[in-house]
Amino acid sequence: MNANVARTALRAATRSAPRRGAAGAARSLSIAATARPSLTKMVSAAAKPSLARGLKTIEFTEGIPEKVYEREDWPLEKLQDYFKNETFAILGYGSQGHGQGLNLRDNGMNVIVGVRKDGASWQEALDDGWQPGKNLFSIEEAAEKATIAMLLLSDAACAKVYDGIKDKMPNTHTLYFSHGFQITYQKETGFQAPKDKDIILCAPKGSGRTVRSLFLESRGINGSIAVFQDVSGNAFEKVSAMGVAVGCGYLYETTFEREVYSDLYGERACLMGGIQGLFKAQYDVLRANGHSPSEAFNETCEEALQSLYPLVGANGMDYMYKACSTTARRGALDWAPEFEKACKPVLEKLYESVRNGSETRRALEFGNRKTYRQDFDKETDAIAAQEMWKVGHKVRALRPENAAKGL
Ligand SMILES: NC(=O)C1=CN([C@@H]2O[C@H](COP(=O)(O)OP(=O)(O)OC[C@H]3O[C@@H](n4cnc5c(N)ncnc54)[C@H](OP(=O)(O)O)[C@@H]3O)[C@@H](O)[C@H]2O)C=CC1
Ligand SMILES: CC[C@](O)(C(C)=O)C(=O)O
Ligand SMILES: [Mg+2]
Ligand SMILES: [Mg+2]
Repeated sequence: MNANVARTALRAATRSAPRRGAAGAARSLSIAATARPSLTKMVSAAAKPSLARGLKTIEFTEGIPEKVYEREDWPLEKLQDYFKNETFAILGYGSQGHGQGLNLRDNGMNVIVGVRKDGASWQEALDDGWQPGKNLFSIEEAAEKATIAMLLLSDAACAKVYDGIKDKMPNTHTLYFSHGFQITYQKETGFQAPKDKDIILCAPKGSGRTVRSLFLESRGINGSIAVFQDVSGNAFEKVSAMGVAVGCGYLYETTFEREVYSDLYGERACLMGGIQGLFKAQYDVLRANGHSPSEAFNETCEEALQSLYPLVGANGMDYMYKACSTTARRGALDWAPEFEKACKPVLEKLYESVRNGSETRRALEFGNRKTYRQDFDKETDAIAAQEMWKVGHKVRALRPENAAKGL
């Protein structure tokens, strides 16, 4: 391919990327399968007849088969029929309660919300249109009505709250989680798993806000699904249907343990903790070497988030590299292994801290403080008060689309 053809192809791919929804994602899966057979070789389809179209075993890396479920297997009518006798009770209305609850409601499911009446979430549920006495209740009242109880409380509060309601759930046949936390770390959380219910997990791989926004764009977030206890014999079918009902596009099979280990690890590293640490270190070195605040911010955060990372998201790291200059590519290729070497020991230490329960004990200790919300606010306010993010606030306001709105 000559350089002009490559550039045209690159531009066409960039233009089409934002329009990809679930159907687009499905297309790209099959395109990838055609182009790179060794990466996404389909080795078999379908264990259960009812999931024959939906379940795929895919080798994302040759020799390691993984199970993936597709939204296409659960068209809305089928989903509504499958769950017609169920009452989904969302217990806790944080980011996930909001995203999953509203998506279930818009998908025509019989869904109610249970939150404590004196808490912040009650008001948020009211703001989202849940109506007291109709589909908004106290946690105890909602639990009593639930056939499928969705434990979307904070991980720190969940075991204690469940302990208080577990004997008053006459209709509940299924406990649903969005995290493997309670079950995997039962010793630390004290969660008492009932023996008579299906225990399933669907963990959207992203913020509840995105669970909602992608659903509204007719797209779908990736979700991890797992079954810890299958009393009914239908737990896998049920959790794959639920994953679709709450707004996921593709569902990747895992276990409770693998979900929680990878989740706690990822959010502390590349997803949240790691980027704040790397951005701040880079910004501070630029400032210490005499660069202006706006230059340091533009070169660290704004360019990453507005220009380069979206290219990685759309088409991969190699694509982003190819979209940058020869000079940038040379340096990035040379320095990437240095960063890998420097970060790896920190990441190994972090994984061990997740595996041995230290991160869990820390989350429980902190999350159970009466003042956890105010304490969090103090720390996140301190990040907002860092020079880098104060500068960011002003730089963002100057983005043409914001400046025009007077933000
Ligand atoms: N945030 C996310 O996007 C993701 C979260 N998850 C998982 O989903 C689950 C829910 O997380 P998330 O939506 O973030 O919610 P949060 O962790 O922010 O928890 C908030 C909810 O817990 C309630 N709560 C806290 N303490 C108590 C208590 N003592 N008694 C009663 N209710 C209490 C709050 O009610 P109140 O307002 O009354 O205090 C609020 O409704 C977790 O397992 C999490 O790990 C999974 C994927 C992504
Ligand atoms: C990355 C953080 C997360 O795991 C998530 C949004 O997926 C969470 O716990 O909020
Ligand atoms: Mg998490
Ligand atoms: Mg997560």
